[in-house]
Amino acid sequence: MALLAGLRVPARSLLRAGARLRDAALGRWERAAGGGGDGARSFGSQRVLVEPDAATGVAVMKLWNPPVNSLSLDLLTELVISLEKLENEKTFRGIILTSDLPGIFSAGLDLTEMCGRNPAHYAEYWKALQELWLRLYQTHLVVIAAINGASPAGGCLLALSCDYRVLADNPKFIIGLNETLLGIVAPFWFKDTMINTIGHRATERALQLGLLFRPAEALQVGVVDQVVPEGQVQGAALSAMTQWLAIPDHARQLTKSMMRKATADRLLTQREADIQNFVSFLSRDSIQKALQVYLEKLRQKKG
Ligand SMILES: CC/C=C\C/C=C/C(=O)SCCNC(=O)CCNC(=O)[C@H](O)C(C)(C)COP(=O)(O)OP(=O)(O)OC[C@H]1O[C@@H](n2cnc3c(N)ncnc32)[C@H](O)[C@@H]1OP(=O)(O)O
Repeated sequence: MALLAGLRVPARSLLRAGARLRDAALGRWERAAGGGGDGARSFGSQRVLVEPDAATGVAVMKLWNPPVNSLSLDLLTELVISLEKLENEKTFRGIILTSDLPGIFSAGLDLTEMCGRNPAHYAEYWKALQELWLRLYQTHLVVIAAINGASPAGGCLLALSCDYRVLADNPKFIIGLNETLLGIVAPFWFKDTMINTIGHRATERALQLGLLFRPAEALQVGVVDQVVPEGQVQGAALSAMTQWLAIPDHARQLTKSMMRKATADRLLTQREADIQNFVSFLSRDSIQKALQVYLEKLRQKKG
């Protein structure tokens, strides 16, 4: 609870009120006189703010979907659109992906999109997630994750899909694919993305146990490439970007494609079957029950 003008107001209500205020101010993103150092203007959507710097060719992309940047259908769609827009601008060579919410990078898939909905909704949701992953994983741009908060499950997938990861050093900023803890199974392309980052054995252990790593462990296992003090994460990501952008684009891009194509193709060749799997898995009573219990636990955490 927070005290506001003598009234006891749940902190969450304040956050939501803040969210509404910010929604109302959205036009400012379009109008802003440029996060861009070279006259480039900030742009974005309701949940994704893009601050492009035409001088460096780097855009900072910030997630803003309160309270926890869960990957709702809307956020997934807006991310794909923002990414596509930057890919189509010849000026841009790199993206720093980060969060505009304190303490949270992304809470992963939005559990409310996966509970108590109909099969058509599950299919639409899963297709949107596939779309985002395929685009992010294969983009010709350099993408560096500046992970400034907790990053479980789908949040970890987002980070793993980038080219380089910098994590802020705070024991609350856990990262990992914890699906088994929810009684669900990380899809094969989540698993493949992690294997490509930390190897088979470390992934098997992390996935079976649903491990959520604290910064030092995440660095040790290779889930992230760098851990820096809080407050330095974006600067460190920009420094790393300089190194990545020093490489000739064509050589780096072809190498990225060579390294990632087989993994992406594996999903591309069975996209529809993967959607059907997800829908039938999620439609099971036992899975719905497990997710509802988990969501309820999250909601009661503060109570
Ligand atoms: C078939 C297989 C398919 C897919 C694979 C699945 C992948 C996934 O990504 S599943 C989602 C997994 N995510 C998690 O397990 C994270 C759950 N959340 C948390 O652990 C914490 O919320 C946090 C560490 C991310 C943040 O903690 P904190 O700051 O203390 O916030 P709260 O826990 O109090 O949460 C605030 C508010 O947000 C709701 N919420 C949290 N996570 C989600 C989510 N993933 N989807 C939807 N909603 C979420 C939480 O219930 C609270 O809601 P209320 O304000 O209504 O109480």
